[in-house]
Amino acid sequence: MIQIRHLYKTFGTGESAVHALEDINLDIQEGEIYGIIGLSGAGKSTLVRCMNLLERPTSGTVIVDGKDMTSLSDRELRLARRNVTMIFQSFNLLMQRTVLKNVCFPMEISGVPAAKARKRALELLELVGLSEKADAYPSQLSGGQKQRVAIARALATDPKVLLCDEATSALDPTTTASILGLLKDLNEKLGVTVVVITHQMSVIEEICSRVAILDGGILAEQGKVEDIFSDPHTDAARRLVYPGGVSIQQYPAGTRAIRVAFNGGTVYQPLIATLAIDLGVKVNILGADTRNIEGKAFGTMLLALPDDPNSAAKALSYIRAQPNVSAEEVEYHA
Ligand SMILES: Nc1ncnc2c1ncn2[C@@H]1O[C@H](COP(=O)(O)OP(=O)(O)OP(=O)(O)O)[C@@H](O)[C@H]1O
Repeated sequence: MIQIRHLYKTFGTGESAVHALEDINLDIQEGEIYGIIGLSGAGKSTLVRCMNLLERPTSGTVIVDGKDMTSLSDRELRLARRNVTMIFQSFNLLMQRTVLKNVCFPMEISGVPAAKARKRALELLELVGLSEKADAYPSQLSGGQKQRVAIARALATDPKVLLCDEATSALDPTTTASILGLLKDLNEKLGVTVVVITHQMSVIEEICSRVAILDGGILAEQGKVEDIFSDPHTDAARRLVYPGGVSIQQYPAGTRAIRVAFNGGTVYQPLIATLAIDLGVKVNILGADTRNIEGKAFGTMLLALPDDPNSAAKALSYIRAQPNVSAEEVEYHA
């Protein structure tokens, strides 16, 4: 649905130039929920704004639904933007208009007759669970309700792609969960492709099937959420996925340690306890950062092996024999 090739975006020139995006290549499939994550300033908003040409790339191509967005005339671009709509952290509702009129707005612009627009707007409000607020004004709504209106408005032109720029960042955790649930629901019901920009790993965990990690304008890593969570390859991915980090550097020279990776077992095995009970071998947990994604365990644990080589070998082979668990010895550099 979206193909991005060799995308660069530079703001300014000369010494003050900011290279916001450098050589970004990515593919987003039709009907998926795709996440783009990165720390503040990583270039997420710039990237998503390049997808509907709110920001014009310095070079490279952005193909959406078979159209090269960079080569469209202004008129063609206005039409194409009905197909790639957007919601924002700050909702951007028209405060002088009722909820219903906000949802009607894009249809008015594109020349849909008033009665038809009203009927469609009411259907959309029902879809987002806000029928009873049709005549309210945005100032009378909670943040979550405002975002529901913004979503209904973004769907008014039957887009194929919905871009969400930090759409839940201003909301509390419960409201965030309900908006993410709504996005997932709309993705399933309408087949709309959803692109989610966020700095929160929990948002990616909740609804995305694939994710790209942006770091300083560069695409550090991309792939299935579960693959990246279980085995992040780049420092940028590790920083985001496991911000607490587990580092052997903090432990004394000579510590014999193993890094245990949980690769999607159905539950967390109480590994350390069973090791002690079954084999009588005690290991220390030096660090752990594990996550539960759709009921499966992912993440890593750093364990210090016992000094006694026999016990250490027993512990290692016991751990390696567990399903969906892998273990590697970690070298310690003083
Ligand atoms: N219009 C602009 N003019 C100059 N520099 C800009 C402009 N827009 C963005 N930048 C710069 O480009 C870089 C990427 O910004 P961008 O807003 O895309 O990052 P982000 O990952 O979305 O960050 P945040 O989560 O803080 O919004 C930053 O260094 C930013 O200062």
